[in-house]
Order: sequence, then C-alpha cells, then structure tokens
Amino acid sequence: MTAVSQSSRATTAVGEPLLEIKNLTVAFGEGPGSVRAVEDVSLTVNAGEICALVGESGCGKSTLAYSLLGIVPPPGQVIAGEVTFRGESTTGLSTAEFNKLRGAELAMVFQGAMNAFNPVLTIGKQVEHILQAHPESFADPQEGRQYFEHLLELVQLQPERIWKSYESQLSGGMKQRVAIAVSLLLKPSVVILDEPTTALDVLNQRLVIDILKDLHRTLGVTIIFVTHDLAVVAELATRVAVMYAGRLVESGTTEEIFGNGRRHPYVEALIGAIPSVLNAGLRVKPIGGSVPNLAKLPPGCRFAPRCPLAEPVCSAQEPDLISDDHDHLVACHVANRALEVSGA
Ligand SMILES: Nc1ncnc2c1ncn2[C@@H]1O[C@H](COP(=O)(O)OP(=O)(O)OP(=O)(O)O)[C@@H](O)[C@H]1O
Repeated sequence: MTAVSQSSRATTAVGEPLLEIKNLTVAFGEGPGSVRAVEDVSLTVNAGEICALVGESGCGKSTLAYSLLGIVPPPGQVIAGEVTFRGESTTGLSTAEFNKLRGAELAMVFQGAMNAFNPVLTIGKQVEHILQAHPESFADPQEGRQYFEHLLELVQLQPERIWKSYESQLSGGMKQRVAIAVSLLLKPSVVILDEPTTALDVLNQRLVIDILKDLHRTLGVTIIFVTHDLAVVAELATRVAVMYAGRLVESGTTEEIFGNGRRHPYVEALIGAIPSVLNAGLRVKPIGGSVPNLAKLPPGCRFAPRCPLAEPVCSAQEPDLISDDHDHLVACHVANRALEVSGA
C-alpha cells in the first residue's frame, strides 16, 4: 500500500486510521452558563482522505478542528473523550510535546489566513524563522527554502517574487495560497483548513479548490477542512462529517452523502437548501427555524424542533451515533430504525 508523508517519520498506510476522535466533548465555561460546543463526537479520519466538517454557523466545526491540534481557545477545554494520532492519545501531551506535533505532523491554515502574516517582515524572513525553529525538518535551511519555493510553485505563485514580498503586497487570494504553502513547509501528514475558500472571490475559490486537490494528489497529504459551503464539499471532499448543535449527526463518503446514501433529515435539509448545480432542476427549500442556542438545548434530538420526520421519541431521547457495516455514521432515531429493519 502507498504510504503517506515523505519524511523519515512514522507513516500510516493510505486508508488506515490516522486521526481518531473518540467521544470528544469540549465545553466553554463552567456551571449553568457553560456550553458544550462539541459533545460526544466520534469520528475517524483515515490517511489520504479529504474530510469536510460541515454544518451551519455555531455547530462546533471550528472548535472540533482546534481540538485536533490542542488549541481550543480559553475558556474552552476538552472535558471528555480523546483524540489519537497514529494510535497514540494526544490528550495527555505536554505543551512541548504538542508543539512538536503541530507543524511537523499536524498543520493548520486558520480562517482569515489573510491576516496570518507579520506585516513588517517579508514572507521569506518569516519562512526563515520557521526553518530556524525546526532544524529537525531541514538540517540545511537552504534545502528548506528550496522546498518552500517548490511549494509556492505548486500553489501557482512565483517563488522569487513571494519570497521578497510583504503581506501588504499580496492580494487576498495570494495570501491564502502562501498560507497553504507555509502550512506544508514542515511536511505535515495532516493539514486542517478552516473555511479555506470563504473570504475569496469565485475565481480564487476555484483556484484554491484545484490547488488543494493537486496538493492532495502530489504530496499525499491528508486534508481536513471546515466549511459551510456544500458545493465546495461535493467537489473536494472524499469524506463528509456533518455537525448540528455540537453533535456529529452523519458521516459518510462524499458519494453517499451527495448521492442516494444520506439518511439524516438535517443533511437532507442542508443539501435541499443550496441553490447550486447539486440541485439542478429542483426547487431550493430553506430549512425552517434556526440552530438552537447551545445554552438552551431542546430535550432529545437537537434537530427535532426543525425536523419534518420527528416523532415523540425524538423529543424525549438523544439518538445514538450508529455505524452501519461500512463506516457510515448516523444519529437519528427514525433513520436508524429503518437501518435495523433492513438488517444492514
Ligand atoms: N471563544 C469562545 N468563547 C465562548 N464560547 C465559544 C467560543 N468559541 C466558540 N464558542 C461556542 O461554541 C459554539 C461553536 O462555535 P464554533 O466556532 O466551533 O462553530 P462553527 O460551526 O465553526 O461556526 P462558524 O461557522 O460560525 O465558525 C459557539 O456557538 C459558541 O457557543
């Protein structure tokens, strides 16, 4: 089998579990006013996948992404569950150990990467600082510079020009691509991107999608990205994980979710609500109501008050996240009953 990551570090075979999220709960604050931005989420990301974390605003996508890197902003904290990377728990890691993992194995491109650079240093200087801080990645900084220039070519930028530029000399789309190149500098196995296309115009969105596909193919890097744009998901992702009010409600392959395999009514409603080629010829149906306030959740299934299929059990009992025999996870009383009946 092909192995991911080109460095001398440990590798994980394509298709094998790389990052495993197990019953993870992340809370902001304590006591009656606290909210659980992520609650009891379990999800496996296999090496070589492009996994999209999807859901409406405030569903906990970014918090889940931050928890993979151990960077949930205070007062947020992981209060239950764990994340494992290559089978080892990251939960008990010291700051120094996590710092080693970040960048070198797990990298992130933050939402609004446009402002990620130091305005008074050239991009080249900033890359030199990263290389100096990580001699374990490139013993010879010149080799590191050459690799960065190679990455700039992959993101369709001119290496010499970018190396000498200050961020103020780059357009938004160029900054996003430089941020992607910087995230790949230390040859991480996983790159997590928070809303990689959101702030871009349509042409730059197209370019970034094509570049990410290309990087995935040429570098073999595993990609996790957060978005609320389902058209981008349909085009880029190989796996889709849909969150609703802090819970994972469905996860499956892109073919399942966008084909005939999706089973959660929220996912059905989300896809029905997008005016795009995905709904060519169909009427777009907005989802009525809104995501509940996480501090005042309804009893039972959080989607029940908006769900066209809701039954009494849905408002009484939180549904379990149940997997069929090929790793398609769904948390819905009604959908999972149909699964039991079919014996799948
Ligand atoms: N720094 C914070 N302090 C307090 N609560 C927070 C903080 N960050 C997030 N939350 C809580 O977590 C919830 C989920 O936020 P998160 O940013 O993870 O959602 P999201 O799905 O990524 O939303 P968006 O698409 O708007 O970025 C928020 O609605 C809020 O209640």
